Amino acid sequence: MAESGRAARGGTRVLGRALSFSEPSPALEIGGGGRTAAEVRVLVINTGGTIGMVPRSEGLAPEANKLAGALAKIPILHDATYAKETKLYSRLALGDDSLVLPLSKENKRIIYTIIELSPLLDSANMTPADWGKIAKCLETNYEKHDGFVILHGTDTMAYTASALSFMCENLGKTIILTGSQVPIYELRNDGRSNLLGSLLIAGQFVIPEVCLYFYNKLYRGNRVTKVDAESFNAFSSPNLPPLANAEVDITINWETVWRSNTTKKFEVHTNMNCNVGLLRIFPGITTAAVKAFLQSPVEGVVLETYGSGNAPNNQDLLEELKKATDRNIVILNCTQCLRGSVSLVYATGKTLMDAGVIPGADMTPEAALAKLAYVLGKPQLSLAEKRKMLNENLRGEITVVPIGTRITLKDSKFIQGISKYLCISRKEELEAVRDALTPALACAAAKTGDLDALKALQNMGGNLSSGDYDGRTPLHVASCEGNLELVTYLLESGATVYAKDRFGATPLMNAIKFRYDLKVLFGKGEARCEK
Ligand SMILES: NC(=O)C[C@H](N)C(=O)O
Repeated sequence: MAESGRAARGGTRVLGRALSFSEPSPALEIGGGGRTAAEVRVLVINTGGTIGMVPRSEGLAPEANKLAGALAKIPILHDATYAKETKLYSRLALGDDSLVLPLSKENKRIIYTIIELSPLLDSANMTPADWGKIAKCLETNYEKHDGFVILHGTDTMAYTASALSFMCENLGKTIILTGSQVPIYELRNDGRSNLLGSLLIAGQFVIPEVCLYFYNKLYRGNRVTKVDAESFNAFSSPNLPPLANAEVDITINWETVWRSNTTKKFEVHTNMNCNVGLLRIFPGITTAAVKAFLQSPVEGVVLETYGSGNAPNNQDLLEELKKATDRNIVILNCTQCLRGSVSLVYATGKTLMDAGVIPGADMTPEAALAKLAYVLGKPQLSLAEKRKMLNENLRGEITVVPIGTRITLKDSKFIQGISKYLCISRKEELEAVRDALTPALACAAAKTGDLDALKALQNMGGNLSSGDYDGRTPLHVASCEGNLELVTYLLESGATVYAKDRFGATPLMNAIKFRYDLKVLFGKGEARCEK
């Protein structure tokens, strides 16, 4: 490493003032097009998995304290010259576990710090207690970083991603799980590109979800399942298209990104109920086997049924399920099919509902199990409240068909007028016009306090979190204006308080600059206002 982190610790002054982790780093260099490049901070939590494994006599196993040193020697993953020339280590009081990427196409410098959990695990050995460790690590480091990457084995990555999606409550930053099929230390491997893609997305885009990045695609974490043990293309998200594609450019599918409508502070819920399980129906399954499975201490079961949620119309078996739900055991119905949803088209599915089984829509079994563990781990809730929560879409884990209130692009008089003038009619072109105009129109509406205009733009599918040419979002503008009604509406619509404009300023910093009372303006999420 060009400038030793250890040697440089302690000297944290730059431009005549001390830097704290929560302040934006100063713009330090001239990037492409003469613009200044901003530094962002990403935390990498290494939990183990093939990505950091080495061959041992008993087979591949994780090796502790090796990753950061190895990555420091890979130029696409560490720019030693930049670190030296900008005195990165002394300036930010970094240790040898921190590295910096070369300048990104988007003109950002992503500085990442690797924390290793101990012991590093093959993900086959992961338990809910390990999910809790990861969640706590995220909570402790939340305010100090712009985004998070979790290195994890692929075998149970879909389970951990699902679990973390529920455990992370009121999430406002990007969390990405990734790993590889071949160790990053091998000549030909998928670890480098998976890590690089994850860092670039976590550092540059606010996608407030627990995601999974693999083989050039970013998925919603609770929608994926591992489908291939040998291909680099190991994951599939059968019921939801990717959130982003990293091709020549990184394209974010903003319409698919989940936005929670809460202004509460980020926190993690680590009390997962472990008395849950997966029971896969198969031809000839005996009532005795089902009865044995449903005995104490089991409190929740994901029943993996056929097709659109069907189980045999075996009266004894249905009776056992009914007896279990009468004993307050919660049973969630998911399909064994890779794609599609549980529905009530067949009598064989309807009888399960009559036995008190909850339809799990198009949830993956991994997501359903994690959701059960999460909901049943909330002792303050009544059984009715838990059942209600299981039916709800908590983190985008199920597909909810919108009930016809949305104005389509073609219904909008404004877009109609423009498209007529420009002679366009294709959906993609209309969307491109909408996406190009939304930031400017929404910022103008935020300036003038026009809530109806903001609502209309949102109804057309416009992304109210998108920034204008300076990266300024409607929330930046409404914060500058101190407009409580608009700020509340935007936050409840999922606008992020962490969006940074070209100058590195967030809406919170704008509100502080204009001396507004943050607790009044940003509601209950006081800790989110600390920045
Ligand atoms: N590719 C992998 O990471 C598989 C490994 N067994 C794990 O899940 O930790």
